[in-house]
Amino acid sequence: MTAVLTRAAVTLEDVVKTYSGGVRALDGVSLSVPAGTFLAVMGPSGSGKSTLMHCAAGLDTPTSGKTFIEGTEISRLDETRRTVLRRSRVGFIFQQYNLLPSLSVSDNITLPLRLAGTAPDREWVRTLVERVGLAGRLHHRPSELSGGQQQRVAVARALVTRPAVVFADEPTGALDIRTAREVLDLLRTLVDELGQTVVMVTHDPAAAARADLALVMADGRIADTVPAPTAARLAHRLTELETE
Ligand SMILES: Nc1ncnc2c1ncn2[C@@H]1O[C@H](COP(=O)(O)OP(=O)(O)OP(=O)(O)O)[C@@H](O)[C@H]1O
Repeated sequence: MTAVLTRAAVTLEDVVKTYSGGVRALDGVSLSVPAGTFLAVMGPSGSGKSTLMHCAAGLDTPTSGKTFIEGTEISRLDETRRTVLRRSRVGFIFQQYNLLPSLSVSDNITLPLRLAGTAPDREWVRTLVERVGLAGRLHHRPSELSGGQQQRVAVARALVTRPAVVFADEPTGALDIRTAREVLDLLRTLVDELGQTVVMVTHDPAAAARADLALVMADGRIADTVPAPTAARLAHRLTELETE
């Protein structure tokens, strides 16, 4: 048996996704994201970023190819098992926070545990609440918080099940520059200090430059893999792809 030296949190093997109408949104994508990596996914509009994220996270199934979360082949699970695995092993952060307005901050954060049928680890919840700086806001409703605070609630919610990977879809897209930087600082800290794996789709080269590695998608394929990306290099590459 071959020893696995680096544990992959997310793996894609030759993933193709074709939508009805014949659009080949993913055209044979292979990818391995080692645990503890902060990966950014960039690319022009329509290049396949969201499709990649949805297939990798088990929100959608590939037309062909395989996807794995921590070695479990999620693409071959039926809908029910996929949902169970997703609820326990995958966290999500969205551009518009997607908090439930009628629930308190505290109940929003622990909601994934209730959905997964898992008892809260109070110590872990307390650690997360402190990390995201919301200890004084636990009984507030989302509407009583700023956008940046709401996104920090969403970050805590995404981590509450101790997922193998957090998928963040334009997590700073609705925030001003300073607040966006705070949320990116938070994601960076979670990767550096807790070893969390994060996959972030973003249009913003400055946001992607906070990642360890950036993928640049074009026409459903990985056009570039950029380690230690800089905003200038990514912006230049995107401009090239958008004008090709
Ligand atoms: N449900 C769908 N049905 C048909 N075509 C789709 C569907 N979802 C996406 N597509 C097509 O697949 C391709 C890739 O779309 P995708 O949303 O993954 O791109 P993206 O890079 O995330 O774009 P954006 O940056 O604009 O969000 C596009 O041509 C898109 O029109």
